[in-house]
Amino acid sequence: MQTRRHTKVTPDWHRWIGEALANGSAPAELLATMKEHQFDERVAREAIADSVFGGVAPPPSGDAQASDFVSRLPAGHVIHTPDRDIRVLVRVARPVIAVLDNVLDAAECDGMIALARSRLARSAVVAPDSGSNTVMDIRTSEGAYFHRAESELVQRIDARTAAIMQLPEEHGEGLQVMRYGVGGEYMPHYDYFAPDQKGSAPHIASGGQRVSTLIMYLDDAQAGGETIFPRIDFSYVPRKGQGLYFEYAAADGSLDPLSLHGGAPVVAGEKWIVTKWMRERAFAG
Ligand SMILES: O=C(O)CCC(=O)C(=O)O
Ligand SMILES: [Fe+2]
Repeated sequence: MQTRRHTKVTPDWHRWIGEALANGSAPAELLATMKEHQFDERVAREAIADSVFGGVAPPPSGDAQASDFVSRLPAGHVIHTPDRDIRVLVRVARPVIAVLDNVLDAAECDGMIALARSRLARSAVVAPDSGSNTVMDIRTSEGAYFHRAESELVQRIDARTAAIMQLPEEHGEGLQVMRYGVGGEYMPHYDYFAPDQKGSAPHIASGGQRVSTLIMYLDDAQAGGETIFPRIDFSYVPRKGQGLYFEYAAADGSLDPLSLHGGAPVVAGEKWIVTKWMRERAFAG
């Protein structure tokens, strides 16, 4: 039997979400409870994400604000980097998004997966249980961090991503590889540090705010695993070697709430990505 799903989250439910998170419940548990209570899944996810990351002001209306978010990417069909020309496949004006073809070649994708596999295996032995952290609980994936320029392949990707993102390499955080198995997901979130949250201050103190992200897909996902932007109903289907670029900080420091995004659950196969985040200033990566 088809039941109608709730598409509005009442103040009581908002309060319940806030209290459950404060009491240490994982976002995934909250989502399961809300689905049992016939909430539309997308509505429930958004309410939980807003609570985890701090509510956002409604997206500003009017052209004056929209025009503040101007892409750093050069105009045209091709972005030139020192070792490769990259084609732009899709552009979105707001939030600023670009889909880029052939950011990495197949050997580079396979190389990053191989490097990450050995690191994931090692870190599982050294730190079998890093404990629960509300923010991390929304990301059911495994990650491997690579310091800037720590190997020839990492250096090459650091240099190429900096050229694409139009910022010096020193503004980049180290590359982060993530692997999602079936059911793995990353609930909608902002990549910028929420200015009104105490936990953001130490991050912002070194290197400043995050300004842009380039996600590179190391494999085709068999089913599911799209990168989604729920506020604009945009979804990108992972394709090996392609990049998804987006920006969220205007020159005056205002942040774009339309950049809310996440990784949809993987339905079949594995999803592998490597992400580069750029900061306002040089960052000790
Ligand atoms: O897995 C995805 O598609 C999204 C990843 C993401 O949001 C991130 O790395 O910040
Ligand atoms: Fe993200």
